[in-house]
Amino acid sequence: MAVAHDTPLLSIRGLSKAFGPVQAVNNVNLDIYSGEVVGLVGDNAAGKSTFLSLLTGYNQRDAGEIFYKGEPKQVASPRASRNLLKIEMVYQNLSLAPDLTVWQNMFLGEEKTKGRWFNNRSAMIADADRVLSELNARARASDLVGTLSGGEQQLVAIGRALLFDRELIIMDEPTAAISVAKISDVLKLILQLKERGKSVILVSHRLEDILTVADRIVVFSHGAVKTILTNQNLDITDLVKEMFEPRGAAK
Ligand SMILES: Nc1ncnc2c1ncn2[C@@H]1O[C@H](COP(=O)(O)OP(=O)(O)OP(=O)(O)O)[C@@H](O)[C@H]1O
Repeated sequence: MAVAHDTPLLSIRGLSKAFGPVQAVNNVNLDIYSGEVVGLVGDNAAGKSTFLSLLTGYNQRDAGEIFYKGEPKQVASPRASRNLLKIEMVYQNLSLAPDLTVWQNMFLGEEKTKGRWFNNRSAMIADADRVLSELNARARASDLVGTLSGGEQQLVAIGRALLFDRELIIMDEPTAAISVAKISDVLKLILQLKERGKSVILVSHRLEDILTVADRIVVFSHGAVKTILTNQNLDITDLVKEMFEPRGAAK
């Protein structure tokens, strides 16, 4: 269970976004606390990806506010999301460059420099190796990402979050790109992040994964938060009901 805190890590108030006539996100209010895993579920086109794109700065909101530890923040770009909201997004396709090494991927766009002109290669390699060993990864900093398994690539993507002290890791279908045997490793990793006090938003069509790790489950429908469930004594049938039955019909 998430521990109650006075100030949420993120407070989202009245967040809305339309694409032409489609109200993709409609007046969403949500608090996310440090050290909690929030599952995000909903039917296709419920607005989950658009909602996340407003948090990660890939789309701009039409209305609403996002507070980081109580302070309102303008999230005008993905860089602002990383720096001001401390969010790291781990995409389904992992968005890694296969021809670059692990350390180059981890520091891509955020290289450590030595003086004004030079990248501090040895410091980046050392930092990458430190984070990899914290995550019990087999991969080393100088391995080419394209040679790693899906599960190890996932660790590289998550390593970035630890390297730059991100507070909220958003994982979009993290178990889609890996073998069934590795799914429990990813779920363990999510719980490991939680133990370190990180928050995780997990989007997955695998409801059993959500039920295994989430503290709370946010059900989206037609761009809005339909309900927020505490993950206690819930099973897949309860969740499916909440996702697909009209408002008021699910018990
Ligand atoms: N760039 C865009 N331009 C126009 N419409 C969009 C755009 N992005 C999303 N939409 C629309 O917004 C609505 C919400 O889509 P969104 O992808 O956020 O839902 P989702 O819950 O993530 O769905 P899924 O689980 O299928 O990925 C849909 O009707 C979608 O067609």
